[in-house]
Amino acid sequence: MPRELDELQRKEAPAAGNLGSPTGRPRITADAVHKAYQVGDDTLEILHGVSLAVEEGELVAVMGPSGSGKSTLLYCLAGLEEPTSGAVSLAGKELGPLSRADLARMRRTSVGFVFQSYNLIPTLTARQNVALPYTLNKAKAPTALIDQTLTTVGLADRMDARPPSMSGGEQQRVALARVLAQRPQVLFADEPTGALDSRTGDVVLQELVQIAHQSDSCGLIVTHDPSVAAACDRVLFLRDGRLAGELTGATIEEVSAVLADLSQTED
Ligand SMILES: Nc1ncnc2c1ncn2[C@@H]1O[C@H](COP(=O)(O)OP(=O)(O)OP(=O)(O)O)[C@@H](O)[C@H]1O
Repeated sequence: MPRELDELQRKEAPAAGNLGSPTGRPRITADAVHKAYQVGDDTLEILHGVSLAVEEGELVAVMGPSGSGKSTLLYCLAGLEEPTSGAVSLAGKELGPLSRADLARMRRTSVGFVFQSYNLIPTLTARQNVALPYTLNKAKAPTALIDQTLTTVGLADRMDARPPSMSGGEQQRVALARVLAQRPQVLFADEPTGALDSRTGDVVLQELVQIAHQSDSCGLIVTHDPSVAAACDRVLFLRDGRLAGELTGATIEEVSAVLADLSQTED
């Protein structure tokens, strides 16, 4: 029998530290989200009724063994995949009833995504790629903020380079800069520091923490890295498409211990 992870892993948040100040106002909510994929004649049930809330000013990590459904959950929460059943709300708006156009507008204006695949436009420079969300919204791009963000992620001398001439890590940093410069209200990231050296990874992580901690913002990160998760306010653990535990204000060691436990108790 698996141990009662929930009970074991909940602990009081420390009184101080790098925590944001969640306001009690949820910005991301999932209510009994199920997701199944049809593969030939088979129905693959990936998410089995996940419910969660991420509050304003909070950065939450989602961890779990490979194949436990972390990315699928993130795509459902971000409105990129439609849950088979259940409801998702972002910034107080339920996604299900939104038209495609309204959903696209919401994603463009309020939601930032940092993906494993970078989705950069190869013919545009780094600077133009970072300005793209503004261009698409027919808004004036804040050039000083864009240059400052590219500098923050270590690309001060690569602003006019185009993706095909950049390394994988550099491309990932452009994609990150694009999200950071957008100052999104709701931030989603899938392995945001995976291809970065540890120094740049730390800088990027601090930027993500800072954005999520702004009032009116929040963030959710999928990661395999206990040090990334420990920098978040809260860690949710997924196993076989179900929430299997939660830590608040955790250390790297505490996160690693729960992960090891989850891997051992996998079916
Ligand atoms: N479009 C799809 N069609 C069919 N199966 C899918 C699809 N997308 C994901 N899956 C399956 O859903 C399961 C969960 O995948 P998901 O990528 O969400 O897991 P994960 O926890 O993020 O894994 P990892 O840590 O390895 O990235 C996997 O078995 C995967 O093969």
